[in-house]
Amino acid sequence: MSAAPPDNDVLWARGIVKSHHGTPALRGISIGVREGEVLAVTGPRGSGKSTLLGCLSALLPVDEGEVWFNSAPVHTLNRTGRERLRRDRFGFVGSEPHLVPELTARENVALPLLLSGAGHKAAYTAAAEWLERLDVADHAKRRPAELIQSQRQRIAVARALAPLPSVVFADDPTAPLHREAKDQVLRILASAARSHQLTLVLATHDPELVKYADRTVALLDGRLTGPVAPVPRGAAALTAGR
Ligand SMILES: Nc1ncnc2c1ncn2[C@@H]1O[C@H](COP(=O)(O)OP(=O)(O)OP(=O)(O)O)[C@@H](O)[C@H]1O
Repeated sequence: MSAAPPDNDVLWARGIVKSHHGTPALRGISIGVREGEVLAVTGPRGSGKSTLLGCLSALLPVDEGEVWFNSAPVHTLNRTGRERLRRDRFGFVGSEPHLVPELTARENVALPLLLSGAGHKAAYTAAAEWLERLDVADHAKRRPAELIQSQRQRIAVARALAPLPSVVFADDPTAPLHREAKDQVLRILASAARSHQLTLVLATHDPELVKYADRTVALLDGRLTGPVAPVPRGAAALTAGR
């Protein structure tokens, strides 16, 4: 019989173990993510960051251990339950934008809002506002093929944030961006999360980007290298919206 997760943890995992086709990726991870925080998961390539985000976000079922979201078990959900949770409560940004090629930028951002039942006008108004925040409003009527990679990634960030999910999972979201755009996109992600009380779980192997987080945790070979640590205040204060 397991203990209940703490009330102020929006996500809580205990003893999670996960292998990919027999290759161990997580070897017993226990972690809590607090409501409204920006948590950075760091570690070298292959250390298990993507797998951890996959398990926390209900994309991957765990082999062992428990995952809880808002005090409800995720590890016992079937595939349909996990898909519903992901659709209704989580947002995702990966290292590749994966936009719908036939749709314009604005239509791509409006799409998840329309799918979740928003009216046409409200969805398109929100999409336009998020494109503006991400500095790509001028490209609202363009299709992905007409845009460069960094513009597509900004649109993908707008699409993830527009439905105001409880938790945004960002797995190496700045990989396609150059330094200046990296900083801008992460600043927007972190400040949007804070101003809308969204929780952001950010995987990165770039130590420079940890300054946008409230706390950080490091992985090595599928294990945590230490407890979750607060990011020094001076660094966190660099981010907008605090
Ligand atoms: N689909 C898969 N099939 C087989 N092995 C996998 C798969 N996905 C991940 N792995 C292995 O699991 C381990 C953890 O990988 P994971 O992608 O979670 O690490 P990561 O820290 O996110 O790496 P990166 O920074 O390169 O994205 C690695 O050994 C990797 O090779």
